[in-house]
Amino acid sequence: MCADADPSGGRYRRRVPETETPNEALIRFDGVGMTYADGTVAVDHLDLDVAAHELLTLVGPSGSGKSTLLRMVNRLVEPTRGRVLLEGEDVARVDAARLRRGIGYVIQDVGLFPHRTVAQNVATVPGLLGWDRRRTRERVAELLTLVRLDPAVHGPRYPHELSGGQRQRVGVARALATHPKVMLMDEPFGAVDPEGRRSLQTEFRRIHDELGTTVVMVTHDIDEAVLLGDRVAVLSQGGRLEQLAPPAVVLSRPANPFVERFIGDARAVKLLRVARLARADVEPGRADRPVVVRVGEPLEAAFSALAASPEGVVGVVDDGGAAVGTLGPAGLHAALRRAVRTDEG
Ligand SMILES: Nc1ncnc2c1ncn2[C@@H]1O[C@H](COP(=O)(O)OP(=O)(O)OP(=O)(O)O)[C@@H](O)[C@H]1O
Repeated sequence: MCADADPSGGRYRRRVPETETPNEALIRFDGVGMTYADGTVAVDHLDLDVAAHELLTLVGPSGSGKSTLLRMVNRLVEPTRGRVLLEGEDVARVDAARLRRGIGYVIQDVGLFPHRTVAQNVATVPGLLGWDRRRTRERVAELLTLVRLDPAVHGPRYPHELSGGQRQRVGVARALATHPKVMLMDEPFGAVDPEGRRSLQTEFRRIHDELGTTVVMVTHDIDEAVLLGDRVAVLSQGGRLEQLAPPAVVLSRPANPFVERFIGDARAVKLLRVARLARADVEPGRADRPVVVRVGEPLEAAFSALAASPEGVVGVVDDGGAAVGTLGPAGLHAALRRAVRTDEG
C-alpha cells in the first residue's frame, strides 16, 4: 500500500525506518484475561497487537480494563489467563525489575520524588543502571530540552516549584531517560488544566514523531485518543475490544452503537481535526492564491481557508513554504475519502 492510501494520512508510516517491517508487532496481547481476587473480571479475553513505533491509544469508560491491560505489559498486573509478548518474548519469563527498567511508565500524578531535584528525578534510572556522571548529566539536559524545559533553570528545582504541566513534562523526560523501546502512559495529562493539556498533547505527539518510541496510552478522553493515536482501541466493560482502527476510521465509521455513543457529538468536526492534507489531494501547480494552507495540516484548516476564499480555491505549500499547488472543494472531498479509507472495508 502506498503512503497516500494510508488512513493515518502517512503520519505513522513515515516514521518507520525503511529497514524495518512496518507492521511487526512489538507488543502482543495473546488471549489475555484478568479476574481480580474479589472476582471482578476486568478483562475477559483480548487479542491485540501493537506495532513497532506506533502510538496506540486505549480509550473507554471508567472500569473498562484500560489500566489493567496497560499494567500487564510491565507486570504490575499478572494476567490470570493468556500472555503478553514483548518482541516475541513472554514478559512473565523476564525478570520484573529488568523488564521495567526497559519500559518507560508515566502515570497521572507523575510520582516524582519530592525531595529530589528535577535533574535527579530524570537521572533515576540511569543511576540504577550505573551510567557515569557526565553521560547522565548530558542525557538529563538533552531530555529536559526535548520536553521544552530549561536544564539550567528547571533542573535544580524541586517538583513543588513547578506547575502541574511542567511536572508532567518531567515525568515524560524521566520515562524516556534510557531510550526505552516502549512507553506506557496512564492518563498522562489527566491532572493538567485543559489549556496546558492541549499544548502537552501537541508536544508529546512531536516528541513521539521525533523518537518513534512505541507508546501505549490510556485515556478516557475520546478527543485525546483520536488526536494522538495512530490507532485507537475502543474498549467497553470487561476489556471488550469494540473497535480498533485509525482515528479517522473510528470517527467516520464507528463499528457499533457503543462506539458511536462513546464518540458523542461533533464527529465531523473531530474528523476534520484529525485527518490531514496530503500532497495527493493537491492540484499541482503554482500556489498563487491569497489564502494558503500547508501539506500535513489538519483538514479543519483547509476547510476554514476554503470557506474564506471567494473563488473556492486556496494555495498549498509544503513544510518548507515552497508552492505545491492548489486545493478546491473536490480536493478536500478526496482528502476526506482518503482519510476514512480502510483496508478492512
Ligand atoms: N486490584 C483490584 N482488585 C479488584 N478489582 C480491581 C482492581 N483493580 C481494578 N479493579 C477493577 O477492574 C475493573 C477495571 O479496572 P481498570 O482500572 O483496569 O479500568 P480503567 O478502564 O482503567 O478505569 P478508569 O478509567 O476508571 O481508570 C474495574 O471494575 C475495577 O474496579
